[in-house]
Amino acid sequence: FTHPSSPHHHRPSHRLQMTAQDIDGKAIAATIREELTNKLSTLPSSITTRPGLAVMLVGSRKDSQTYVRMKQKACADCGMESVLAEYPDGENVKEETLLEKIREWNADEKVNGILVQLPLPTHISEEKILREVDPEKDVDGLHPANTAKLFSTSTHAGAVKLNWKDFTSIPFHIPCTPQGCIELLDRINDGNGVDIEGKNAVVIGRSNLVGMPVAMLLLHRNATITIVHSRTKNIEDVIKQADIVVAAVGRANMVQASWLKPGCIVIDVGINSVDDASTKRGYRLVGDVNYAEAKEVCEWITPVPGGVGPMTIAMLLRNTWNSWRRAQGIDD
Ligand SMILES: Nc1nc(=O)c2c([nH]1)NC[C@@H]1CN(c3ccc(C(=O)N[C@@H](CCC(=O)O)C(=O)O)cc3)C=[N+]21
Repeated sequence: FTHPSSPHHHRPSHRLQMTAQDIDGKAIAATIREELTNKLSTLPSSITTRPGLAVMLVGSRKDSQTYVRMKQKACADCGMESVLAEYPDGENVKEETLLEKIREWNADEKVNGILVQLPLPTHISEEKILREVDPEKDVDGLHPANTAKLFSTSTHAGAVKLNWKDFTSIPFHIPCTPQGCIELLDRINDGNGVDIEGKNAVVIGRSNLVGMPVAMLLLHRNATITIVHSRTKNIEDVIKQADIVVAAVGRANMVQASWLKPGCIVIDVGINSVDDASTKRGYRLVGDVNYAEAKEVCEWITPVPGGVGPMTIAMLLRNTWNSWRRAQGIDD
């Protein structure tokens, strides 16, 4: 043991371990998917329907195609149905065509979840499309009826657990990636999780998809939240105060190890591709946090890939399951 005043003692005394532990999102997501698979394979024989996810893919972005394929495979793997409506000629598709498809799915009882893969081509109003989705089937949690509940103070009261049943008597869907971030915090440390209450949580980024909703979820768990963004002054000093850092900006390796408080927890939502000729695909994925360096400072960190990404898909399955069982009147 070095004496606390020794120049070599630059870590808090409670930390004996030099390197952060990875938060294994891939493994945690696999566990959740297995739980759902088990539930679906042990239903009474009187129940003959299965949860169904409808996915809308507009345009021909390679990354969107990959994500949609992963989502459909995930459905099939756990015993859910999925349908895909694909509009490869994204530049020429009419908004009304998409709205009509969504109305069809809203009325289709085999469809329990509707996911519109984002981004949409610029001539299509994302807001208009998302508004058309039946909030009960909005498994992405992006309909204003769902976001309003997430941003409501009345949600605080019962918001101890993430399951919609615990939030309010009115069920709603929570966006998948933010929900996945909280689920990771709940399951680290051999499933014991970390206590979020009273912690300083700094969210980097303010998007509708991640930054703002994840800040709300942390607030509902009684964290003290700060959202930092491109216009924040002294961003490094603010992040330095954080016990929990959620990085969701989409800038490769932006967050430096020197900005982090020793012993903090880092949830890296960023999925940025960086050219790398030495890989098979010609690129590799990196997060918003300089992982290799951060790992020497923080206590827990999500890798990219294998961190938040797989959780997004697991939470999509969970939302679809919840939507279906609610339609069936099944408790859990
Ligand atoms: N309406 C909508 N809902 C979404 O949920 C949505 C969306 N639009 N648009 C795009 C983003 C992105 N997204 C990801 C999902 C899984 C991984 C994932 O599983 N990634 C793997 C690696 C995948 C690979 O190797 O390419 C990982 O991080 O380990 C990543 C990204 C969902 N999104």
